[in-house]
Amino acid sequence: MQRQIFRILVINPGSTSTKIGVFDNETCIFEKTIRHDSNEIAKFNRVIDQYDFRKNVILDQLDHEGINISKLSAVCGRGGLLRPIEGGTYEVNPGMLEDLRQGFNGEHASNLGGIIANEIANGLNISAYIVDPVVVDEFDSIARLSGVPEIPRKSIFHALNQKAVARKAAKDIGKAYDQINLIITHMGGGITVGAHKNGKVIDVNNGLHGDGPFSPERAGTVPAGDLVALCYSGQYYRDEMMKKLVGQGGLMAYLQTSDAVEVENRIENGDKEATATYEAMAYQIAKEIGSMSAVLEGKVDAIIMTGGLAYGKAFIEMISKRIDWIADILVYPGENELQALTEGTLRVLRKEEKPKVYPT
Ligand SMILES: Nc1ncnc2c1ncn2[C@@H]1O[C@H](COP(=O)(O)OP(=O)(O)O)[C@@H](O)[C@H]1O
Ligand SMILES: CCCC(=O)OP(=O)(O)O
Repeated sequence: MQRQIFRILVINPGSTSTKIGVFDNETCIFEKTIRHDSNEIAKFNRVIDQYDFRKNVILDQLDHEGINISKLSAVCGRGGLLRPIEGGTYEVNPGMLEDLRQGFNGEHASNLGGIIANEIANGLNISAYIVDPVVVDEFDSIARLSGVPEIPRKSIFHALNQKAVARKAAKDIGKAYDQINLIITHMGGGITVGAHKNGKVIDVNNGLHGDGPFSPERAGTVPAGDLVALCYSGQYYRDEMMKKLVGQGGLMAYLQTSDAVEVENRIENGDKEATATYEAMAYQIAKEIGSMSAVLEGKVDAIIMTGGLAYGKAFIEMISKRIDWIADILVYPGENELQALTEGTLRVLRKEEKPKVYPT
């Protein structure tokens, strides 16, 4: 008997890009990364204001490629800042849409994934899903304490790619994911460093507006007292302060670009400020990896580097020289997110798994 072919549109809005793919079962028939100019993104006050812009970018691209969306079996988007939930595939429901629109746990482009997927799916009378959203929470209880009881630490990270890369690395190492310990460093517009202990992410920096290294467009950890003082200085509105942390922080603040390729070009041309800033970002990432090795009590099977920045060989070297004594380093540049969204959707369409119901 011939296997049924499901055609799936997958949508991955990131802070600096929108990635889309069309898959016939596991086979990718079309894939595109649309990089956005940081000035264009900065024009929007809230993520939800980018809805029409990002949706049109996707539909125009599909139209340009001559892809007929009427043949789709399902649409799947990257899941955003919802309530903390376990990993898996969730069918988009009204409560989820409301939380994505509000930004229940904050503002990030991934909030648009489920909303746009739902809009396209509705028009075709098919289902919309999200897989392993950025709020997947597997923290050990010890990791939740911040030092201020009203401010618990949160699990907000590149869950989709960290889980997908973890499974790939486990396969490459020749062991089961739930029998090894990994430190996974995803380096995109945001940067998250997760401690994966026997298949669970027991600690990770909150890569949105929490803590950790600075990134192409985020501040990461900043000295807390000085931050409070700046908030109350009367110089900035709340939204302006948030933009300093997310969107206009990190490389954007120091070098006025979130494009690491441009920074690397400037470094090659002898720009000393670009070199010093890039070195500092690598230094902070290495520090975070070191701290996650303490979380895992030194029992680390491998350190994984992934995301867009992992394409930069010199950058990987800047980090590696500080941490290569901890464990072997495996580099998986880019991400497996489109494939991971597809696989999560296929498990449901093939009835191998029931879709999870988002709690509201
Ligand atoms: N070949 C490359 N070499 C170095 N950096 C790269 C390369 N390709 C992309 N990047 C950088 O990776 C970052 C974006 O990573 P990505 O994982 O695509 O981000 P996001 O999904 O958060 O938008 C940007 O700073 C981009 O300039
Ligand atoms: C909110 C954590 C995920 C994240 O930072 O994604 P991007 O790097 O795609 O912005």
